[in-house]
Amino acid sequence: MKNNPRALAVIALTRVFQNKAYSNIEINNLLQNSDLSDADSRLMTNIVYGVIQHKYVLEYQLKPYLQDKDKKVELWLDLLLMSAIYQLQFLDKIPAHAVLNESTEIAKQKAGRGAGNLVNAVLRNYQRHGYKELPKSDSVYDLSLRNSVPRWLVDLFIDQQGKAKAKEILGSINQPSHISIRVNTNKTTVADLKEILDKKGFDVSPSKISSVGLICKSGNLVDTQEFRDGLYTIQDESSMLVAPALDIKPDSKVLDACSAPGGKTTHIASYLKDGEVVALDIHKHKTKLVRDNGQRMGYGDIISTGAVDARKAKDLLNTKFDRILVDAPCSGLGLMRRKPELRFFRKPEDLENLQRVQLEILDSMVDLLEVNGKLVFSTCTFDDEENEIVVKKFLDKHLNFDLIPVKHEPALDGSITHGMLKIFPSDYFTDGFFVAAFVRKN
Ligand SMILES: C[S@@+](CC[C@H](N)C(=O)[O-])C[C@H]1O[C@@H](n2cnc3c(N)ncnc32)[C@H](O)[C@@H]1O
Repeated sequence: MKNNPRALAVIALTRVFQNKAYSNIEINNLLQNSDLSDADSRLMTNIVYGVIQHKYVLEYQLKPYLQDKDKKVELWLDLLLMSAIYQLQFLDKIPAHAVLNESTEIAKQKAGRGAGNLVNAVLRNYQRHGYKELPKSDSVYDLSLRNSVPRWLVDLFIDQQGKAKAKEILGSINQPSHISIRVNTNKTTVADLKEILDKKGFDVSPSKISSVGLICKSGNLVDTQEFRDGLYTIQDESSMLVAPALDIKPDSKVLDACSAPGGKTTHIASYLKDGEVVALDIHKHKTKLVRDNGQRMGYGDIISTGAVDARKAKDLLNTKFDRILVDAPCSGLGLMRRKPELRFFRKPEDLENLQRVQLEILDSMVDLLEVNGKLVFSTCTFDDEENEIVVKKFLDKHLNFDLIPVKHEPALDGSITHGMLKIFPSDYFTDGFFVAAFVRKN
C-alpha cells in the first residue's frame, strides 16, 4: 500500500477527518516515506484535496447506493468510496475500470473480501445510474451542498457580505490555488529572478497586487538553489501586503508579536538597515522556524526571537518599539482554498473566542509602542468578528490610538474601506486577508 497513490490518499484523508490533521502536512509526511513517482504523487495530492473540497457533493452521490445496513460504514471505507467517485466524476484522464479495480483491491487488502465486494457493488451501481444532478437553487442548503461548505458558514457569508458576494466567494474556494513567492530584493530583483525561474521551466508571472510578488502555476519551488540561497520565500500574495503597511524606516525598531514561521518577519527585515526586529511566538519550536528563515534570507543578525505569549509581552519586555505587527491567530477562513479542511474544523463559537485572544494581544501592545509609533493588525480571514469588530472594540477602549489608512498599491484601491484593507479569496485569487493600521497619539 506504501506505493499506491489511492491507498495513501485514503490514509491521509482518514487522518484529516479522524484527527483534525492538516491535509498538506499529512500529504507531505506520507509522500516523504513513499517511493511514488511524480505523477502518482500528484494523483494522490489531487485526490486528497478534491475529496475534502467536494465532500458534501460526494456524500450526496454516494448516499443512494449504500444499503441501510451499510449506512454506518467505517470512516476509511466511506473515504475510499468518495475518492473513487471523485476520480470517476472529476478526473477525466483516469479510466473507470482502473478506479473500480484499484478501489476494490484496496478494500479487500484492508478488510477482506466482504469489504471488496461492497466497494465493487457500490461503484458499479453508481456507474450504472450516473452522476446525480445537484439542486440548483440559491437556498442556504443548496449553496452549502454544491460548494461543500457547512451551512453556518454559508449563513455567515450571506449575513456579512450579501448573497452575491457570498456566492462569488463560495464559487472560488474549490478551484486549484496558485503558488506565489516574495522576492528578496536585497539579494536580487523581481525581473532577474523571474528570468532565472522561467529558464528553469517554472511558468512565472508578476503579481498584480504586490510589486515584490511572482506567481507560479505549479512546480516545486522549495527545491531550487535560489530558494536555498534566500533569493525568495514562498508566501501568499495577500501576506505580502502586511509589512508595507507598517511604513518601516531603515532604523525602525519593530516588534512582530505573532511571528512564526517568519514570512512577515523577513519581509519586515528587508526594509531595515540599522534597525532590528524582535519576533515572538507562543510556541518555542516555531521560533526556530523564524530563525531558520531569517538565516536563509540573510537577516539572521537583525532578527531576534522569543518564545513569549504576546498577551503577556507588556510585562516581559522592558523596551518600546517604533512599529508593532500583530499578525493574529485567527480562524484562517481566508485560507479555505489551500486548506480546504478548515471549513469543517471551525465552529461558530471559535470566532468569538479568537476575537477575545486578538483583543488581549492588541491590549498588551499598547504600552510597548512609542508615541507616534504605528501598530498593524492583520488576519487571514474575512469575517467581521475577527476584523472590523476587533478594530472597533480596540479603538473604543484605547482613545490614544487612531485608525490610519493602510498603505497599499493602487491596484488595491477597491479593497479599502474606511482605510482598512480586506481581500476576499475571489477578488484576486489569493488568500482572504485583512489589514488595519493604527497610530499611537500619546
Ligand atoms: C497567523 S500566524 C503568524 C504568521 C506569521 N506572521 C508569518 O507571516 O509567517 C499566527 C501565529 O501566532 C502564534 N500565536 C498564537 N497565539 C499566540 C500568542 N498568544 N502569543 C504569541 N503568538 C501566538 C501562532 O503560533 C502562529 O504562529
